Amino acid sequence: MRSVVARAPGKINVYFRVGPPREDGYHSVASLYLAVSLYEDVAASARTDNEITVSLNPASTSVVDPEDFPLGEDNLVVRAARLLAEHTGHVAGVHLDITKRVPVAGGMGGGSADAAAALVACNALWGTGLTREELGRLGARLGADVPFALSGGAAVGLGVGDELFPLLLRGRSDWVLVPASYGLSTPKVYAMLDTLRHGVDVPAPEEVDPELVQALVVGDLGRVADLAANDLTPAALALAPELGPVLEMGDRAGALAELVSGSGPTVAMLVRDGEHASQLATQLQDEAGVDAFPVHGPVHGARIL
Ligand SMILES: C[C@@](CO)(OP(=O)(O)O)[C@H](O)COP(=O)(O)OP(=O)(O)OC[C@H]1O[C@@H](n2ccc(N)nc2=O)[C@H](O)[C@@H]1O
Ligand SMILES: Nc1ncnc2c1ncn2[C@@H]1O[C@H](COP(=O)(O)OP(=O)(O)O)[C@@H](O)[C@H]1O
Repeated sequence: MRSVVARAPGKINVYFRVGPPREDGYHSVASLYLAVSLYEDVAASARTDNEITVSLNPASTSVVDPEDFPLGEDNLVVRAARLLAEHTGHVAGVHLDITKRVPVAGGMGGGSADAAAALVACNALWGTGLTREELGRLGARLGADVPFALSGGAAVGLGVGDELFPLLLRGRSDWVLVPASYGLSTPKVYAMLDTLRHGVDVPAPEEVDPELVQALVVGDLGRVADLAANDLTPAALALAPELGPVLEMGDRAGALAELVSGSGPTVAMLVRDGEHASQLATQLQDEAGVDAFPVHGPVHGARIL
């Protein structure tokens, strides 16, 4: 096999509770992840030398400024390929070409999706034969959200978000995404949350609200809208106050709920169905002049195309 393409989804956090900082700098979380229909593709091609190289496909320019995108050793796809090679003892090079659609530093786990796609693509290209579970354990060493980008679907995430409990949903939910023209750094948003909470005792979260889990499983969108929550919202708003009007815009335009996705700044608006999603996205574009587009979830995790 000379070349293979893997695809992995972005995510939104329908619910996200954050505990106090731990000694390793991470926070314990309780996350309700939903993989949505916005995908990253990673094409892996065999190299005859032992180099691991990366490029950004020109089709990505609508979501990423090539000048701002790291194309060296710190790119998550390079780190993923190197980790797989080291773990398996495989000796061979690979070129990885990324087609990005998920906003960079947008709170939608685009980098994690790239890492997950790179693990799946290299595992197939090199014939290293790791199971999904083994890839998940390796992925957790690259980032807290990488195991979920591998599994996809919907899941409760505990620990730092990497201990997954998959959920089988009976139907899909539809969302309108409003991406921002700027990014927010995940560590800075967590640090801002700690600052805002200074002097306040916060327990480590132990579960996702079971009523919300049940509502999402059966597709009770009204209850999902009532119970959806994200502890990182005040921190994202403190760093990017312009998010406030975007959230209000969704409310005024009739979304069922508006959420900052993860650490932001992408806003996810829950809607009734696919038709409502198209209508709301058009309305936000026409009346407010913002970029807005429909997605739905759950969708599959990282897989070969
Ligand atoms: C906030 C969330 C919600 O799903 O997603 P994004 O908004 O980034 O997409 C995640 O917790 C982000 O996960 P991910 O982006 O994989 O984080 P990592 O690369 O592992 O960590 C980046 C940094 O975020 C902070 N971090 C991350 C996860 C966590 N449970 N506690 C943390 O404090 C740490 O400062 C860490 O150094
Ligand atoms: N393949 C990659 N795709 C996206 N970001 C990457 C990648 N490799 C490294 N990064 C770095 O990770 C940072 C955050 O990544 P991203 O996953 O897009 O955001 P978020 O954590 O908000 O979901 C970016 O600012 C970028 O510098």
